[in-house]
Formats: sequence, C-alpha cells, structure tokens
Amino acid sequence: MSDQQADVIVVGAGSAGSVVARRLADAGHSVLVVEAGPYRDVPAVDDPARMHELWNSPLDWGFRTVPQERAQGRELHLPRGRVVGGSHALNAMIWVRGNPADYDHWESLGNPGWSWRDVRPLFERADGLGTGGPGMLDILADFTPDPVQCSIVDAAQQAGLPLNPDYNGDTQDGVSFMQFTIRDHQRLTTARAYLAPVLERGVTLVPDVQVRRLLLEGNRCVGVEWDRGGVVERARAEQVVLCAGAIGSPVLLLRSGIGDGGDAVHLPGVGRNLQDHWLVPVIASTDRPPTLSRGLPHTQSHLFWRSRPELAVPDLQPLHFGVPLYEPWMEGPPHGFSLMAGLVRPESAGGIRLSGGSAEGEVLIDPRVLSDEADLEALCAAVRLCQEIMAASALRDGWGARELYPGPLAATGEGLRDYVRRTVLTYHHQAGTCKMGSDDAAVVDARLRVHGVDGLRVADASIMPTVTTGNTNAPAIMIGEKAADLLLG
Ligand SMILES: Cc1cc2nc3c(=O)[nH]c(=O)nc-3n(C[C@H](O)[C@H](O)[C@H](O)COP(=O)(O)OP(=O)(O)OC[C@H]3O[C@@H](n4cnc5c(N)ncnc54)[C@H](O)[C@@H]3O)c2cc1C
Repeated sequence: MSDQQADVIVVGAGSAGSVVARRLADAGHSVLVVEAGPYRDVPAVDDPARMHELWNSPLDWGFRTVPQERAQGRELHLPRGRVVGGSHALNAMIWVRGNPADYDHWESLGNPGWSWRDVRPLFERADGLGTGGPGMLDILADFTPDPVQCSIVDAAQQAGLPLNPDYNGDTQDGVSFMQFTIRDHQRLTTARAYLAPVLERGVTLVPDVQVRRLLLEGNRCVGVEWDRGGVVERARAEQVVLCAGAIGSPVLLLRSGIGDGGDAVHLPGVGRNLQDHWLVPVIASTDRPPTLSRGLPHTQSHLFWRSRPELAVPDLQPLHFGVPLYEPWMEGPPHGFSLMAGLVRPESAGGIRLSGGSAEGEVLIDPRVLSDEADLEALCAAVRLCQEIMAASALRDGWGARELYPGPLAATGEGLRDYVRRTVLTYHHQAGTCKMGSDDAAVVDARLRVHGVDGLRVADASIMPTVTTGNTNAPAIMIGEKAADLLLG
C-alpha cells in the first residue's frame, strides 16, 4: 500500500484531537486522523449513567502505575479512552474551565498567549458560557438533581460552605451542582460535536490503528507509521500534531527516539512532570436507597475549598456520588453515597518512561503519589471536610446517613493517614508530561512546537506546565482550540 498523504496528521481522536481536526478542516486543510481505538456506537458510552462499565473494557487502555511506595505498594488503575472520543468517551462529563490563576501562572512561566485573558475566548468557543450564544458543545447545567444530591448540597451549606450557582463564573469556591457535556440525555464528546460533522469533508479518519513511531528525516517530522495486522503502513504530512494524551504523547515521542538521551533528539523533559489529581473515598450507608435519574451521571455535585484558609486558590474538590463506591476490601450495604475527597493542586509529581530506556520497552508510569507530605495532609483535610458534611443534619436526619469509611479506621490522626495511603486513587487528570515552556525540562514551546523537531506539535493535556484546578477535559479542549489557532495563524 502506498503512503497516505495529508496536509496535517492528527494522532488521537480524543478531547483535543477532535477539535484540532475540525478547525483545520474548516479552514480547508486535508487532515488525516489516526486513532488506536474503534469508531462505532457504544450504548454504554452514550448513556451518562454507565461510565463505570467502560473501565477495564476494550475501550480502556487500562494503564497501571508501578507500585506506589507511599500508597502501600499498590499499582493504581489509570483508565484512559481507547476509542474515537478518547477519554471524553469514558469520563464523568463534568465541565470545569479551571481557575483563572492556573492560566496566568502558565503565562508567568514564559508562555506568552496563555493567560486567562487569552484563553477565555477559547473556552467560550467550546462552551458558549457567558456569551449569550451557543458553543460547539452543549453544557447541561439546568437539570433536576437526584434528591440525595440536593441533601448533600444542603449538608455542605450546614457545614459552612457557601452555595455557588456557577463555579465556572466569578469564583470556584463553594458547593455547586455540576455542569455536564450532555445533549438529549446522551454523552456529548468532541468527537461527536466537532469531528463527526467533518468526516469525509476534509477529514479522513483511520480508526483501529496504533501509531508506533513518528517518521523523522533529520530534525523534521514527516509522518507517522503504524502496524495493521503485521503490515506496516505510513502516512506523510507537512505537519504532525500529537493529541495522544498525557500518557500516549510522551510514549510516542520516546518510541521515536525523542527523549532523555534519545537516539534522534535529546529532549530530557519527555515523560517528566507527570501530575494528577487524587481522590479518597468517604462512604455512608443510608436508611433507604437514593434514587438515581436516568440520563445523568451518578455524580452531580461537588465543591471547591481550601485545606488551609491562607491559600489563594482552592486546593480541594470533593465530588459526590449517589452510590457507595466501595474498594474491593470494603464491606457495606448496597445503598448509600460517597463523598470522594479530592485534591486538585498537588505538590507530588512523577514520570513516564520505557523500561530499559529502550524504544521497545514497556511503559512504566510512576506518578509518585503522596511523595510530597503536603498532599497527604491536604487529603486528610479533604476527608475531614467530607466527614463533617456527612454528619450534618440534612444527611444524618434526612437519610439516616451513617459513616462507614473511613469510620473507626480514622479514629486517630495516624489512622486517617493510613486510610489515605490505603485508598488514594486517581481523579483521572494526568497532565504535564510534554510540558510547555522554555526551560530545560520543557518539551514544547508556547506555540506547541516540539523543541528541536520541525513539523511536530503536541496539543493535549500533556502540554500543561501545571495541572489545572479542577477536571481537565475543558482545558484539554481549550488546548485543542489554541493549537488550531497556532497552526492556522
Ligand atoms: C474515567 C475518567 C473520568 C474522567 N472524568 C472527567 C470529567 O468528568 N471531567 C473532566 O473535565 N475530565 C475528566 N477526565 C479527564 C479528561 O477526560 C481528560 O483530561 C481529557 O479527555 C484528556 O484529553 P486529551 O485530548 O489529552 O486525551 P484523550 O482524550 O485521552 O485522547 C487521546 C487519544 O489518543 C489515542 N491514542 C493514544 N495513543 C495513540 C497511538 N499511539 N496511536 C493512535 N492513537 C493513540 C487514544 O486512544 C485517545 O483516543 C476523566 C478521565 C477519565 C479517564
């Protein structure tokens, strides 16, 4: 088979890749999108209530961390979407732009054009919020929450938090009902909203193939290569844009000899600076089963708060599920609810590498969870806040809520710290592994060009210098919008 040709190749049809492809096609470019996963209708993807069924399914890359020293040696599951739609196809659909300070910080690190003032219009293009007009995505904010969610929000207020009607507005602080990317009771991914309308109208989608390396001629990237049933196929383009996600993009660079001591390009930062957010379950039983609405996720409310009052930006973001999310070793009745104590401004960071430093090596993911003691303390504060909310009368009297976990396991400070180490799990927000900047550890510049390689950009959650304050889908989509502007500008 002869090589395929396009103006631009986009690797990965996930949150950001779908946006890049759409904008380039709209501008008249031919775009080839290469995606490891399938392109087909999956009822469990469409139904917002069935997210958990997708984990460990064929649509999940099913990454596992190396044993986490500060989390009792556990190997944590990191689900990631392997399907057209990417991780947006198996996420909780929560729409959070992040804190304006996140982007001003990115700019202050030497990334002109990424301040809140600069990126806000890019969010508006995607979500339309505050503009009075539509965006590319529908943001569902006006829904009837499940009764237990209303009680959790009441309980948080009884515990002293303000009600915040719009955490994407002036301030994040307080307890809020969530905003979701849902249309007509169905999950709305960027693959559906951005990519599908331009398939065969400028965009050629090649699903079910995993790019195994980039084609380099000297310092120029000229295309990509994949293997289809033992047959090597290639595609060539003027520009290649990696949108393979915070794990996939650095892995592809490393497999192509671009990394620390790489055969092709020495770029020490590739795979470093892996950041993530973290959750710890706080679970209660109830005296009756909470009803769960169809067409909505089981999490519908969350809060932003500070583990220490002097912090300038909230560092905690617990989210609330109307079901008990037991770990395998836990026991309890089938009905209840979970307040997932969440940390969203972590100090710990880790990395991704290939075993033996070889391009063929196994992917080793080490987020080094809780390696900074400050994260342990912040998560303990998040658990205590959730316990306080759980004990408030709206839940205690309204639902007969009885704390099961951590319960007596956290009777002492050391007991609580042990519980955090035993249960901490990902909030699914890996970022930072191809960070943007101009220092020695930076992988891309502020125009998202890979340092030292022509014709190659990265545009996904991996370019974040620091992970944003809140869920990372909206920021990844904003990065896709920005990348398209930079390519077209
Ligand atoms: C379970 C879960 C729940 C989450 N919940 C939320 C939430 O509610 N709200 C929120 O804001 N964020 C959430 N997130 C995070 C959010 O979904 C991600 O941050 C976002 O989707 C990242 O977008 P991306 O474009 O960087 O990568 P992705 O969307 O993951 O896209 C990467 C794409 O590249 C493909 N790919 C990778 N390697 C290759 C290769 N070698 N060849 C070809 N294709 C390749 C992948 O298959 C994938 O389709 C969640 C994530 C998960 C996993």
